[in-house]
Amino acid sequence: MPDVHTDGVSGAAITLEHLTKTFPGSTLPAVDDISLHIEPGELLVMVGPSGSGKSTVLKMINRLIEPTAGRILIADEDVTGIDPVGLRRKIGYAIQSSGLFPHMTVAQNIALVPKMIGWDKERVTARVEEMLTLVGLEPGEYWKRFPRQLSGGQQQRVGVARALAADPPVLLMDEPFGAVDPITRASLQDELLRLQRELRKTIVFVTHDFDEAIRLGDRIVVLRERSRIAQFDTPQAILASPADDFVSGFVGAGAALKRLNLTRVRDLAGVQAANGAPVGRSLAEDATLRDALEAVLTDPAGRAAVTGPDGERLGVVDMASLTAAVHDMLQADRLAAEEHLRESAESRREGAA
Ligand SMILES: Nc1ncnc2c1ncn2[C@@H]1O[C@H](COP(=O)(O)OP(=O)(O)OP(=O)(O)O)[C@@H](O)[C@H]1O
Repeated sequence: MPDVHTDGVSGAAITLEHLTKTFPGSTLPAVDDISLHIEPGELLVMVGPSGSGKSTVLKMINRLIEPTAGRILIADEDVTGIDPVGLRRKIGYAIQSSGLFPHMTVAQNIALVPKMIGWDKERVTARVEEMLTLVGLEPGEYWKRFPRQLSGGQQQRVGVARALAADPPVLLMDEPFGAVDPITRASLQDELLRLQRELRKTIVFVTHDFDEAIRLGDRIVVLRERSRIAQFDTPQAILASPADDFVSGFVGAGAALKRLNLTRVRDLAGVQAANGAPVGRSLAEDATLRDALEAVLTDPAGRAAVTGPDGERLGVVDMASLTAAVHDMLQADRLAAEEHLRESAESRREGAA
């Protein structure tokens, strides 16, 4: 498999073609004819109810499960026929409850795949140090600990470090943050987004939490039973225009509020220039509109200052500017979703012609 390094993207495209799995003894397939193209460097979230076959799809990509039919291409290479052990060294895999080996130290866990593929000792040591730092764990402190001496969130970080250690172009993550409390989960999600901005791997991330999906995904594929695709689109498009009742049920209540998590204050056109009036709360320009709403609602004067990286004041948001911005944003989402639906209906018609 060639490593792809263009425009800072280190990930490789993944294509699933008519991928199907029927387990021995089952009459119905667990995964029934799924086809999907994932762009290099994309973070794709697969979301769907329990039993919809998400984990089975993931495990077919790294051949922990052999497909009954169909094929998988990674960077245009058909990997359905190649040696699964070799393949797995090119695909990082992080799972719920971290999957760390309990009898190995943190460093030994992270070093596993680099050692297996024959890196020399110095390179492995340097890599372990780099990975620990990357996931926010002080190497000196955590190097020799065993997994049981870490918190759940720290174990997940080590799990991610281990999955990334051999610098694979593809990273598969199966509910990696499922077992930690909501606050740790949010910080691990932020951490993953930060890492991904730097690394630009192709990531397939499985969850059954739609909020997690919209927070993380460049695109989301919503699966119904037997991994049939209910909708495959950007978080914005799915929130603005769920394809059917099944997807609406998944999106849940409060789509407009969820949308606030997807926009940063710096992207607001309507931030007023600072006018010298005293403002209590302040917000980083990286804050989400949801953070901005929280700040405005809890500020006695109903206003919050937006500050730049050095603390300089860039502008002020208040309820009126937020309302206007959110209105415009939802309107733009609706138009984009309608346009998109029209385009896909047209291409289906052309395909059928
Ligand atoms: N080894 C197996 N043998 C037989 N059936 C299996 C096997 N593994 C999974 N299945 C079945 O395949 C279906 C899909 O399972 P899978 O674990 O892929 O779902 P999932 O969407 O990941 O679910 P969850 O969110 O609960 O983890 C289920 O009905 C499950 O019972």
